[in-house]
Amino acid sequence: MPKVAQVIVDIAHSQVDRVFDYALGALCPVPGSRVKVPFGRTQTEGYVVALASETQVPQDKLRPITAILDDAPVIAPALIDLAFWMQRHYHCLLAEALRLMLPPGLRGERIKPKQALFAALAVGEQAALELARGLARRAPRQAQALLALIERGQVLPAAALEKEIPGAREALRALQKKGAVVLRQLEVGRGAYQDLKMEAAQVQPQLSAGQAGCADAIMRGVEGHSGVYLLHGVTGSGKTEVYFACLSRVLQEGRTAILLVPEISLTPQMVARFRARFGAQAAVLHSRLSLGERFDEWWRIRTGQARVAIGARSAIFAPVEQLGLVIIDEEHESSYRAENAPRYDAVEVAARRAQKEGATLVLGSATPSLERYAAARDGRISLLELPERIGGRALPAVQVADMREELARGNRSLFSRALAVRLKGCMARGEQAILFVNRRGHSSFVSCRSCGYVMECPNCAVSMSYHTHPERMVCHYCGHTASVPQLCPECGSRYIKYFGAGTQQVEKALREMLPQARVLRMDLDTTKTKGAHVEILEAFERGEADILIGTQMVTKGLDYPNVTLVGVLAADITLNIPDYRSPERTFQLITQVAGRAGRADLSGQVVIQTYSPEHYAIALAARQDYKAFFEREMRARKACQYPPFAVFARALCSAGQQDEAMRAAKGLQKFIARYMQQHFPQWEGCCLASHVQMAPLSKIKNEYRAQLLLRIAKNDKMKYALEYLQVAFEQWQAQEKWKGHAYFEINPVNMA
Ligand SMILES: Nc1ncnc2c1ncn2[C@@H]1O[C@H](COP(=O)(O)OP(=O)(O)OP(=O)(O)O)[C@@H](O)[C@H]1O
Ligand SMILES: [Zn+2]
Ligand SMILES: [Zn+2]
Repeated sequence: MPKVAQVIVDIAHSQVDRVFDYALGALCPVPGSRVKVPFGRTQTEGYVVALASETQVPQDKLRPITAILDDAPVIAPALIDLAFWMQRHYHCLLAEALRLMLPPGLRGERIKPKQALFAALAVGEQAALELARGLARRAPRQAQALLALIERGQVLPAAALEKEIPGAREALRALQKKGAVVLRQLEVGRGAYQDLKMEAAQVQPQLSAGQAGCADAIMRGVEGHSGVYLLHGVTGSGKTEVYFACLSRVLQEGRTAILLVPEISLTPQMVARFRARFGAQAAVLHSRLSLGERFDEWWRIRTGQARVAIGARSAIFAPVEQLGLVIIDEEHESSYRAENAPRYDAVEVAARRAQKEGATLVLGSATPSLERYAAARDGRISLLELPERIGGRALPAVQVADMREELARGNRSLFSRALAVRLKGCMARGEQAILFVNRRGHSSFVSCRSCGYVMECPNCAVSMSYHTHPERMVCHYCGHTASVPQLCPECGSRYIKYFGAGTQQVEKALREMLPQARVLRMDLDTTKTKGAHVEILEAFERGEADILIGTQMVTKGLDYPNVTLVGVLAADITLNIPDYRSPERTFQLITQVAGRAGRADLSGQVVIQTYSPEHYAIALAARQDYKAFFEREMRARKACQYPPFAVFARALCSAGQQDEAMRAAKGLQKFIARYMQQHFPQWEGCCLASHVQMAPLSKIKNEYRAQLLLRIAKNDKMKYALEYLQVAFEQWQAQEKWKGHAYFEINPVNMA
């Protein structure tokens, strides 16, 4: 008999981030449920992670649980296991990891769920089946109710059963008396999706031979409860249909699935297709839904009413059971990595979850990350390929416009002649165009064409961004504003200009060139309100505009048959970001946005405007030649010993004074060297480089940022080296009692 509950208290602090034992007394919480417990002099909430019959805590010190907060577990056992893994793997707090797995809004009772009666089996399926057989004649409703519970293997709302089987409530009470069923008052949703149409019988295209081959391979993995696949398919090759085919087959087998997309608000088409296809079985996890709606979706998954979930990064924690398949679309996107604590990588978490729960993982992309493609080529994961577009359609024809030449020929406008001509042609034919405005971050900065002066924020080491409404310079890191200079403060020149023209300037220039064109703009400014993304994209889809201008937001997954022209403005801007992944990101961006053109019957054209047409990332993106880019970039990475041939680890130390930050980073460097020498003799063979320098973004909000950058060789000792490094960093923090901020990151998401 369990006497003790092992509890994690919901306090995110390293000193209490462990399991505490509490006496059960008369209470009997289920693992995964929340409890109220005495803690120090107060009461706090916690999660029961396990029950035990013994404890090391002496009897007189063992305090009892105060109350049980949930009848049913809110966190599934598999997810508790995952939280422990995250604590070890990401050195995050257990409480932080568990918070990702809780129903939205449940912490601290911010929302009050409605209550309803739910039923679940209290006996094993076999026993239930026998009982149902025995009852079939005498009490057909009880038998039917039992069968429904067996079939769906989950908790079901009594009201839903009542609809299917009139009189189900009494039948359930009778079954409860027999000990076959438990009935509980549980929390329910407010019916945001109750009117969800059952459109599961929607038309599904016949898969092409290539698609069918990929789907079959994936399903063999699913049947074998294992496998990691990289699905590399060019833009418009029909990867989404492969996903959907696999998802429905997984559902048919009675298992569940998760589909991750980079940013759910940017993929309304995908969500609509998904809803139409999976009807009430589908749950959409979306941060822009209201708290109540989010809770409802979560709850539908938790109770097994919905068995396939779509969502961004955090949907990997969807509380599904009997997981069969996880699909990650556009796996190369950096949004799968959390930039705040707990800093997890959803692809890694998915791999771990899939492995532990016997599920298959599929990573899809037209431009896979180098590391993933290398893994596939080395046979560490399975490679599936869709080298052609659906229906044998051609990839769009690409022209590169050299903007230096344009300027030399006296063209000072934002549009090359090639792009201008094609835009006009596109309009004349009544087709649509997308203009992608590549920008560094989200800024368009002001610089002097005579002396090269760039207007920077006085508090941060970044250029300030030009805004038109109202006309001001704004720092996107600290919010500092200034007026727009008319003369260069350095040299007095009048030729001070906005460089890397923003979407607003492109729109203005476009309206001047093509006054009759109907233009939509999608950027940070136009998408502030809830639902704005969807409205803009849907209006464009309905043909209410001819040209869609947008930032990185328009590069993802859009599939509009009438789009025949894509223009890329300032293709090289992202090349100049000080990060070893800049060529890779530039290649991905251009290839993805080019892939939006000519996806249906009309053929597509792309114009790429650049100041560095000779750069391989641009030249190869123009050819949409992933493999050539992969080879070229791998050679470059190998020559420099960059990932995937090594791993970066970075400690960032920030302080009010530059020398203070540098001193801290240097102190840490010495500490690590000494620590590793003492504890990890193989360190010398592992550490390829150790530099201290100011970070590329050397100042944010008047805090100077110095970094220690370590490069670790990829060998069999790497895992230990990284573990020791992490410990060394934690020890340094504990001993140094340094007042500034420091954080340590393996494989930094961005190197700025
Ligand atoms: N088997 C098929 N038969 C007919 N049409 C199909 C088939 N498969 C996909 N399509 C259509 O082809 C278009 C491209 O497919 P889809 O959006 O799945 O491609 P994708 O590979 O996911 O593209 P991207 O990576 O560029 O976003 C869609 O309009 C889709 O409806
Ligand atoms: Zn100047
Ligand atoms: Zn600033």
